[in-house]
Amino acid sequence: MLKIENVSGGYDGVKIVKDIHFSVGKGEFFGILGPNGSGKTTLLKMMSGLLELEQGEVKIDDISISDLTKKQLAKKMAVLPQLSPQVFPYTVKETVSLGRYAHHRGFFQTWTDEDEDIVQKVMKQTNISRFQENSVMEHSGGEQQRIFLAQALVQQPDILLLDEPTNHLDLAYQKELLDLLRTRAREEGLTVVAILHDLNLASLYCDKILLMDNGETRAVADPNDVLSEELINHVYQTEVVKQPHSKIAKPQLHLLPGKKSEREGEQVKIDENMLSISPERIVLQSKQPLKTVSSGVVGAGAGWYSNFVNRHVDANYNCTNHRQEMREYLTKYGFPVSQTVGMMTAVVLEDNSYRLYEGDGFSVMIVVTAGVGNAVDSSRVNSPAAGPVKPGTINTWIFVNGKLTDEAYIQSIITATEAKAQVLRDCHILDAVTKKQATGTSTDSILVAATQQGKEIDYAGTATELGAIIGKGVYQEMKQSIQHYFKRKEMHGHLSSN
Ligand SMILES: Nc1ncnc2c1ncn2[C@@H]1O[C@H](COP(=O)(O)OP(=O)(O)OP(=O)(O)O)[C@@H](O)[C@H]1O
Repeated sequence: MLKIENVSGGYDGVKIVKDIHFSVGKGEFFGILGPNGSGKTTLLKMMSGLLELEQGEVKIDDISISDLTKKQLAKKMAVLPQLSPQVFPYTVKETVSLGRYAHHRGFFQTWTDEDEDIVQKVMKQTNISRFQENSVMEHSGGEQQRIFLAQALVQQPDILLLDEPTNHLDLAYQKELLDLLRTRAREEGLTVVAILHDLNLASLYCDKILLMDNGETRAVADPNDVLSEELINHVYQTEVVKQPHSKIAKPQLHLLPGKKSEREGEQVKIDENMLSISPERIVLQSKQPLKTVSSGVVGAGAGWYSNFVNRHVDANYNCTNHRQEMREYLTKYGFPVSQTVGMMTAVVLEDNSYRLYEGDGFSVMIVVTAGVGNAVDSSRVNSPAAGPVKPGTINTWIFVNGKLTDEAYIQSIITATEAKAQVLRDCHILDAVTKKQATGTSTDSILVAATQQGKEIDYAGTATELGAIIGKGVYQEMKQSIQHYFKRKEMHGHLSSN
């Protein structure tokens, strides 16, 4: 419905916008991004008819905007410009009501009930009703932004152009404004074209993005394609890292502050001396946070953590509210939950085994606590329904003094799991139900944590040196831990716990 056809132009013969071409469908949310001075506002002014085009055409439903009168254009298109420091001493309601101008036929046409309804409805939506009788001048930048958005919305346009609409708005109002625009777009077919500076907001809300650079088009495409590390690094001349949003299928870009050396911080090497082992818990504390992937009770998934706690609990521990209980436990013993990966095990912690393995330019420390109380064959079928959830049995920690890729994290877990299955095979541990070879126990946990300093290690499959060390190391430490477990069992004649 909105077509920008090879548009060029600028000021006083200086070409600012160069040959821009794109179209926006009805109900689409279209974002314009680009560095300062790249020509975004100039393009928006051309799209709204405020600035003459040197070349090209702007069309709404195949009609050039130059063939529409100002009033005809105002019925189709509203503009929310950048907030001006100059505002007139009207009340909020009077300012919003000015947006109804395009719908009035003559100067002296009276204010209708319909006008009033629309103004009140939009003021409610933009959360400004309560101060409608105040002067606009006495309101903050963020509030004025919402007042002028309301003015544009009461115009009931098909197309809304916005120049940095989230400027001056706090986090909650940014979301509220963009949610409102998206709802209008989806439910009422409003076509939204917005200049945004926040690349991550653009990713969350835009259906399509135009990326401008020096007045030219760098890309017009889906957010996922436009927000590529390569393109953004090039256009903004700054380093960003692209990651998926943790809750929804949208990309997010993270800025990297300062220089690489500053970011890495103080050098740290994880070794045996950093472990503290007591009957209650095994703890490793690092001066620098480690990038960790884990299945801990607390700190699961991917994150940066400095404290690693493997806590002994009774085999009859009540697992119904275990996350909350574990958070309280960690807090009580001085481990901030946001910086800690916490695991539980019913295994007696003195059965642990650990060692630092040296590789070429990197090293790996492996810590295992293992018991085989709930050993199972993961491939077993038609087995009786599992009993109540029991606290973890085999917990494996893999610390890497090196820099891992995402692939290497995942492959580390694969390699460690293969090694675990082999240990259980060699120790002749059977599934209690099927009496077949066990491959693990029912609630095992693992973590892979790396300093992300030093040698870059791309992979951790068994074909690689890191994979070989993890495979061998997990095998050795786990076997040793299981041997401790059996020895203690023999000595006591029975198992006091798991
Ligand atoms: N009224 C004007 N007269 C002359 N030159 C102008 C005028 N307005 C903008 N320019 C110039 O046009 C270029 C692009 O400006 P524009 O405001 O379109 O960029 P922008 O991408 O919107 O920037 P920002 O992100 O900083 O708002 C700049 O070099 C600017 O100095």
